[in-house]
Amino acid sequence: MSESRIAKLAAHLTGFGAKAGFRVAVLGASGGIGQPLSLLLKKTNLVRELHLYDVKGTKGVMADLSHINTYTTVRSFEGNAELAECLKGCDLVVIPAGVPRKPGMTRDDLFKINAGIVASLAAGVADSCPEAFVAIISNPVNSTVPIAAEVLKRKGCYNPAKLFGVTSLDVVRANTFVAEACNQKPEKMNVPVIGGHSGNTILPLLSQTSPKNALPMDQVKALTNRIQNAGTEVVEAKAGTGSATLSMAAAAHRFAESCLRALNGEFGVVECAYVENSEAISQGLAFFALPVRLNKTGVSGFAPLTPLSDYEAQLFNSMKGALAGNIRKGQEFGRSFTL
Ligand SMILES: NC(=O)C1=CN([C@@H]2O[C@H](COP(=O)(O)OP(=O)(O)OC[C@H]3O[C@@H](n4cnc5c(N)ncnc54)[C@H](O)[C@@H]3O)[C@@H](O)[C@H]2O)C=CC1
Ligand SMILES: O=C([O-])CC(=O)C(=O)O
Repeated sequence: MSESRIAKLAAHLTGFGAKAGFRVAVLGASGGIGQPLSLLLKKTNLVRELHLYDVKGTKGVMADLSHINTYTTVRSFEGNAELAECLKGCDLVVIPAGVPRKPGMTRDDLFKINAGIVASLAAGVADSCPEAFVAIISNPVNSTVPIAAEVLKRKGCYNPAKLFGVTSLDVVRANTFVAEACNQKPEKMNVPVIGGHSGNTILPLLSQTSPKNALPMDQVKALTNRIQNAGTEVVEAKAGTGSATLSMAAAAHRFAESCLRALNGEFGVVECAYVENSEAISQGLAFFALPVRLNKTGVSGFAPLTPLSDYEAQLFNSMKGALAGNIRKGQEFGRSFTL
């Protein structure tokens, strides 16, 4: 039995605390997010094998990372011909492949290019590691996740419990901004962020922070607006050279590590993520971000939320049409994409 199989068996038998080693692939590993995310994964105990895939540039990233003295081994893969080998046996696939925004663009403007990229990578996942957890960073997340779902369905291996849109950056930002406003420690703050990942579809629940806050309504509104537009804040500050990369890498690393901790048998892992779920379907939305409980099989349930405040309910009602449209657009593309 291989070393990683033995470690996984140990985790299965002992539950929390067992240290397994997993195989993780980053697709888009040479990019602005891909490189720092790969660095963080190289320094993560639960990652035994790190596979770097991109259309170009992963040999250099691999050579560089492989000199870091950690237990994680790194391999590089370039171009479609090497995708299957990269994905074989992966437990977790993280996808930051695709183009980022420039000032003046919306995330939806990226659909034209990124939809096809995500669809073809999802097809690769279906062919080579259909059981893997798949975490999609590529924008527009509101549509790229439904695209991947449709492709996986057509390939006969869609498991809604294992497909995630990564919305952790919204939580990371909300934690930072709210902690600053409340004079609390940012590492201790937890703000659930639900909905989608663009503009007003991002719905931070400032009425449900932990620790609780006593922010006045005008500050709640200002913070909500800042969280919803924080991506644009970075796009404008970077002035045409891209969007958030370093904070995104940190947020994606947090999400990836939570997935691996869950896969390793740890109990009580909860992260906000954009997933398919029946609660959202009852609201006319097939996909929705909310706090999900993770275990070895993926999403095992949803962490309870208290009812929304009047302000949050009003924001929810005003964005659900736009989110539903983003979802439909992704589903239609995924259904008609040439596999
Ligand atoms: N979910 C979120 O919260 C966030 C999402 N993003 C999104 O992440 C994506 C990537 O952003 P950056 O890393 O800044 O862009 P980047 O342009 O620096 O890197 C993207 C990488 O993807 C690669 N790529 C393109 N087509 C590919 C394919 N078919 N297969 C594999 N790799 C491919 C490129 O060669 C490049 O190395 C963008 O769509 C961006 O909007 C960015 C920040 C936050
Ligand atoms: O704003 C963008 O284009 C990138 C992104 O999704 C974010 O930073 O939240």
